[in-house]
Amino acid sequence: MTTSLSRFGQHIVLFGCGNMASAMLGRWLDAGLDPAQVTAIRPSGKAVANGVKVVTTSAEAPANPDILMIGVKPQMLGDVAEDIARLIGPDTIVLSILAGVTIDDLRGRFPGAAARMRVMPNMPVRTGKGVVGLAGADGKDAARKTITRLMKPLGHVEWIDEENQFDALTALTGSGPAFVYRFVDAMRAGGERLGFDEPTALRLARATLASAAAQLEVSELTPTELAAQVASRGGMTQAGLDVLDEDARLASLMAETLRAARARGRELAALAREGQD
Ligand SMILES: NC(=O)C1=CN([C@@H]2O[C@H](COP(=O)(O)OP(=O)(O)OC[C@H]3O[C@@H](n4cnc5c(N)ncnc54)[C@H](O)[C@@H]3O)[C@@H](O)[C@H]2O)C=CC1
Ligand SMILES: O=C(O)[C@@H]1CCC=N1
Repeated sequence: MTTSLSRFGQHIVLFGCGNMASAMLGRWLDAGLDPAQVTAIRPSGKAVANGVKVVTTSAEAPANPDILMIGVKPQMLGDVAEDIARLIGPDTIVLSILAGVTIDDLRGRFPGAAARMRVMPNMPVRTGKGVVGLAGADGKDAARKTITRLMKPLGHVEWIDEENQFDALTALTGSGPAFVYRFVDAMRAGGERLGFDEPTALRLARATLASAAAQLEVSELTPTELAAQVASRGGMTQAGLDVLDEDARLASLMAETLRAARARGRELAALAREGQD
């Protein structure tokens, strides 16, 4: 499948265009999407990208767009759902990037749409090397194909058949970059304790993450196997791994971290529903 969007030919309305939606838009435009095909609804009225029309209210946005992507906070959905519903027509595919919010909820609010899907991008999509989880499509192959094509330039795309795994995917891939950044920060702090000044420790920790990520991307080995290659028998790495692995503490910490993030997804879904009559 091509990753160029120069002939995408679908009109997209972005209902809410904050950090996440504008990262997606930035990458779509880099991939050739015609900015004239996009309208962003932003209460601030601030420009988002050259050639992209920005309006401050939904009343100024074109009705019945091919695609309408909701990019507000889950807690806001109840406040904006009626405005969104007014814009939707029978040809509109509704995409929700809202953490937690279920397809059932979307179906209840937007029954008139052609299809409804959950989309879970992560911030690195801006580079074209992000991760995008998808669920839904209401059984419509054409809609599934169109949205897969739109998401491809963002990075790794994965359809999740069981929607009940979507909050788990969100914890792993949507929130995941933040957990990795914390790990790099911890490496930076550890480096400082070993005597490096802060900028040097940060520079080395960042470069190490980037080098490991580059190898993970191309290698067929598992992370366990890659770690074993680094750890020379009886060497320095093994001494460090022994600390991380003791009582599986890193693994337990990560499992707890992901569980907490996933649990918040259910709470967000409930908060989003509360706004509904
Ligand atoms: N930040 C991330 O890494 C990810 C965020 N998400 C989801 O993306 C959504 C947005 O998150 P962020 O971009 O991080 O937050 P954000 O706060 O940057 O974006 C929310 C946007 O909604 C806009 N908004 C509020 N009321 C509005 C209205 N009445 N009409 C139109 N726009 C309105 C705000 O002005 C703001 O630009 C959330 O639902 C979140 O779950 C999903 C994946 C990753
Ligand atoms: O923190 C959040 O709720 C969103 C979902 C994944 C990343 N950011």
